[in-house]
Amino acid sequence: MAVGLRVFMNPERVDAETIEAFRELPGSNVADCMGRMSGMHSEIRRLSKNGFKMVGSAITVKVRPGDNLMLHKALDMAQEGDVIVVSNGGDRSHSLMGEIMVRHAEFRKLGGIVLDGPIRDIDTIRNLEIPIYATGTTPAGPYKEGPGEINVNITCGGVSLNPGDLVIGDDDGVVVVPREDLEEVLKSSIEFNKKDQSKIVESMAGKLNRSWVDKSLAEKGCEYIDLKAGRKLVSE
Ligand SMILES: O=C([O-])CC(=O)C(=O)O
Repeated sequence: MAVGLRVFMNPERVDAETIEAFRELPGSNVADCMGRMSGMHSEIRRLSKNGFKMVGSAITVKVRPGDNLMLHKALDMAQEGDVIVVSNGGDRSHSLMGEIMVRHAEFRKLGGIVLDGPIRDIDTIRNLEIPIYATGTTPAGPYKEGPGEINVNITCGGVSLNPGDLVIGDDDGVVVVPREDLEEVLKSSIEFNKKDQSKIVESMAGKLNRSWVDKSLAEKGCEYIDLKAGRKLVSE
């Protein structure tokens, strides 16, 4: 096989019911229910219009740094609702897509695109509803020589993912749920979200229980020093 220049076809996809259930949940709650470890880092930011939730099955793309040949192929292969996620070997010097490709993705009703690299044509893309996540912008365009692979394990934004995993994006950023954990994470995220909502209400009313902060500091042996009383050690 041509390792490094391969396209794996027909990956598993997350069912529509699960996708719709996750659409109701903030990505932050979902990430909290996975040990707070499955959120992409903050360099991966939404550069299209805010306020449009992205939830879909991952089509993964590994490109040669700064080259988008395989991303072009993935745009043609992905189905309605799929989210294309691209690893780019850390390159920040060449945009991986611009308005022409984004318009093509929009026309094909893809769920969104997540790039571990920059884009260009931000003047238009910033006003589009299709969720586009990237690390920034540069006018420098991509090469189109390959190699690259579609639907292999990749890392994007510091998170490892496989084709058919669930990708969630909101204004905060992107979270990945491995497909084998979907049921468990959905259940715990719904519970977590309910608790979070009541904490927000309590917080707004000044009724949030803060006792855990002092308890935690006491357990760690934190010292309190009074600056006015000649730097005396005091109890809080
Ligand atoms: O050159 C490319 O492949 C990307 C590009 O500028 C566009 O999509 O507008």
